[in-house]
Amino acid sequence: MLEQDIERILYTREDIQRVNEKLGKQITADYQGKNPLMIGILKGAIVFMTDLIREIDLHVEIDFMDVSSYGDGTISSGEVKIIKDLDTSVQGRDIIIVEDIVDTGRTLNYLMAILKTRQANSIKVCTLMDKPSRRVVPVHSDYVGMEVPNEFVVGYGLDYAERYRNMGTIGVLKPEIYSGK
Ligand SMILES: O=P(O)(O)OC[C@H]1O[C@H](OP(=O)(O)OP(=O)(O)O)[C@H](O)[C@@H]1O
Ligand code: HPA
Repeated sequence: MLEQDIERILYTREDIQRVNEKLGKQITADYQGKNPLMIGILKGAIVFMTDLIREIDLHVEIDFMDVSSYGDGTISSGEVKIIKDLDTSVQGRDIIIVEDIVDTGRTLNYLMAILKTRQANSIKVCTLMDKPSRRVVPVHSDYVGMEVPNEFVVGYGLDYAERYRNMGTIGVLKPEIYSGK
């Protein structure tokens, strides 16, 4: 039913699973002997994060942050605010920010600025998707699942008007459904 609104599927469930396995192996290798704190950025990253952590063969802890753009929800003003902060102290911790997508870079830039003030031992970023063609603020991601074209994608946690987060694939909406963002 959900996929009836999709014009083109970019990533199948199998594609996504392969990417998660690859990222999980990289993180497992890079954090040997460590106990990273994985910080999922609500809400989009939740589906990716729950699959990713099961591909990591280490003791990891998880926590969540929610940040939101000011404005009317369709046209971003470029300002970001904290909606939900962490429950865990990051002091001395190896933290990995988990994002579903890095688009303009504004969200990640803001998060990095905040987290850098909190004395973590290390801060890295893992994003399922990167859309570098849309970048407004330069940001660096240490682990990138896939680079996506300049199109608005939905599914696997990513929404359009809060819909499609529960679609198992990632795709581009039909133009009659997607009216522009
Ligand atoms: O690089 P940027 O242009 O800042 O965009 C990336 C952010 O936008 C999306 O979140 P959104 O604010 O839509 O919230 P959601 O995850 O709750 O859907 C996505 O999950 C990233 O956090
Ligand atoms: O392509 C996208 N899809 C859904 N949410 C998003 N937030 C930033 N870019 C996107």
